[in-house]
Amino acid sequence: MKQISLLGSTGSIGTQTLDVIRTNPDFFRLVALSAGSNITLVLEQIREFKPALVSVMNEADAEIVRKEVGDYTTVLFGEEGLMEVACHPLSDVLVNAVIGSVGLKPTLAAIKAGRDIAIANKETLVTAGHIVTTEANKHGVSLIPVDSEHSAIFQALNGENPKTIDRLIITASGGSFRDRKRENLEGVTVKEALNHPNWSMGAKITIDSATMMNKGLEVIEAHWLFNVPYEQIDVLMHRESIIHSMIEFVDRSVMAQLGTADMRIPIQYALTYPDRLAREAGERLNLWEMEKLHFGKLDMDRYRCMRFAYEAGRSAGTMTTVLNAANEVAVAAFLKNKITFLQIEDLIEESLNRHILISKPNLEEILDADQQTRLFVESKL
Ligand SMILES: NC(=O)C1=CN([C@@H]2O[C@H](COP(=O)(O)OP(=O)(O)OC[C@H]3O[C@@H](n4cnc5c(N)ncnc54)[C@H](OP(=O)(O)O)[C@@H]3O)[C@@H](O)[C@H]2O)C=CC1
Ligand SMILES: CC(=O)[C@@H](O)[C@H](O)COP(=O)(O)O
Ligand SMILES: [Mn+2]
Repeated sequence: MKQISLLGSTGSIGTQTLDVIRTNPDFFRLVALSAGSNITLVLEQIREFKPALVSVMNEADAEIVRKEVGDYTTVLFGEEGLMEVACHPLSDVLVNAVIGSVGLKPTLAAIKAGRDIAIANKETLVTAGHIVTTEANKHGVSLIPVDSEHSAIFQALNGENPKTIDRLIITASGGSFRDRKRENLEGVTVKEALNHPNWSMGAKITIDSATMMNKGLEVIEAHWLFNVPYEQIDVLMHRESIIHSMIEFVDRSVMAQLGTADMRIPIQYALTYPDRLAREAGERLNLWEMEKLHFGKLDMDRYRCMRFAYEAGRSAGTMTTVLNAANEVAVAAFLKNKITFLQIEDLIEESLNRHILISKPNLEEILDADQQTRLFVESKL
């Protein structure tokens, strides 16, 4: 029986993680969870899974939840609550499915407490990948990818010598505006941007897919998870999101992982690795139904966020912290109709251009770069 702590239980990955746990009660047990402000859903989750510890975003909501749940469940809130859930003494593994760099400190706390981490929260790796991976190595903790592309690479790497990787090939759907030219992106709406062609996901990552910042964040995520230089990480346009990613090895053999667009597959694999569990109810991938798979070359002028991400990744240090923080604030502003879709890119570019790089930042310097960038972007709204 694997005991699980879950950050972000009310989100897209969080609810699918609970589905995996629900479907396999003999293998998994939820011991702690955190949510943001969706109190109706978190109360349902507490009634169903009876976790020993719950955390919500603010104190008033914690009070509401406390009144509704039995003595068995302790209810905390805020940053302290996230840290306690991340390190719960009964848990074997943390599923980090929170959105944004708010996931960084709980991740580091879980690593220091010796918990393995199934990581969906890519912003944490983009914000401070060097600190997270160094700490994980130091404490002998595994970072197991949940993101579909990284799970694909992880699966393709199983049993291989990582030194024989020649190139990672990360696939990209192109997002909701992939069939529009740049000049036709002026005035696109939030509703249109949220219409991802293949995946049903949370709002922030769906906008990131539309700008292709998601792919940029994933290139940086892959760099840290697999220790591969940026020169050896390519992005391949692939409309159908059926091939989740590939590795080209030095002998020119290419290993790919395929599957339907169902995140419960990589979530479950992250929890069962190195074993696999049957998913009897899971939809099969019937390639004959697709007839064709499409592939294309990445155009960095069309998708400026891809260029920003590669450049920030190569600059390293605090530059990727700034990339992520600027993107988080700009996307939140777009979702609230405060800026246009194309202004997301402009705000990120401006933030990167004005930033004075710290090459080997400590945690304090990372948190400061993150905060200063947020303040700067907010001042431009
Ligand atoms: N969705 C997907 O298919 C995929 C997602 N990912 C990555 O997984 C992560 C989660 O994405 P996704 O599930 O789509 O996101 P969602 O927006 O659907 O869910 C985010 C979760 O985090 C909680 N949350 C938000 N802000 C805070 C905060 N400040 N403090 C505490 N909790 C907070 C939300 O709570 P509440 O809703 O209660 O307010 C919710 O539980 C992201 O890093 C994303 O890039 C990676 C691959 C695929
Ligand atoms: C499901 C998942 O992992 C997402 O990150 C997804 O890959 C988004 O797809 P695109 O960014 O390729 O549109
Ligand atoms: Mn992905």
